[in-house]
Amino acid sequence: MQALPNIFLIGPMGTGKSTIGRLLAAELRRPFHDSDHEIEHRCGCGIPWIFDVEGESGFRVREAEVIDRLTSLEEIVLATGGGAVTSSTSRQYLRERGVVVYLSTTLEQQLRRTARDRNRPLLQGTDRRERLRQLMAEREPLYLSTADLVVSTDRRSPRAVVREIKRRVRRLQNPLEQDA
Ligand SMILES: Nc1ncnc2c1ncn2[C@@H]1O[C@H](COP(=O)(O)OP(=O)(O)O)[C@@H](O)[C@H]1O
Ligand SMILES: O=C(O)C1=C[C@@H](OP(=O)(O)O)[C@@H](O)[C@H](O)C1
Ligand SMILES: [Mg+2]
Repeated sequence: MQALPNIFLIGPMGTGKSTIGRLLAAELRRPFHDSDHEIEHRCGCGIPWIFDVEGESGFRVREAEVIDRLTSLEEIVLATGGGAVTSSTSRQYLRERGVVVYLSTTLEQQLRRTARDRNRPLLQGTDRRERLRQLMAEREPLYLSTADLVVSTDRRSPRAVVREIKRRVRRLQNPLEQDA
């Protein structure tokens, strides 16, 4: 069977990119990277600190650098942050260097899954529903134009989502392969 290419997960906050990416990498026995964790690791500080001190634009510069570095690796699974696709250079690297999977879900699920979070500055001190809706309106065309596959994570366990990603990436690699 052909080796699977890099798999890059994109999509809005709370769709499960970090959770599903880690699980998918473990199942495929591949290195897992999360661009948010890498940004924090390099900086030695948290994402809220970066937004406070450098603003969102400072965070985006760091994010684009990290996406360039991580997408240059091979045979990895990468979970990106929800806003990574706002950089045209990052979109290009994602498309050129692996299979891009857009994880989607409903606004209600996003609200539930980010309810107790304090680590996503764009959702602090604001009407989260309105904010998530607005971000989705701005970014959905970018998710769709960057993705090779769209996979829903709504009302499905991370394990079920991982199964679907594996199956559909394999099918994309070899359209004639039958499902097991
Ligand atoms: N398929 C799923 N079903 C239910 N909860 C999920 C699912 N995927 C992720 N979660 C939960 O949602 C929250 C956000 O997930 P996370 O992986 O951080 O999303 P993202 O990286 O896309 O922002 C976490 O608490 C996680 O446990
Ligand atoms: O949508 C965004 O702009 C962001 C999403 C976050 O990642 P997750 O999508 O993993 O929550 C993180 O990168 C940062 O808070 C900004
Ligand atoms: Mg994440």
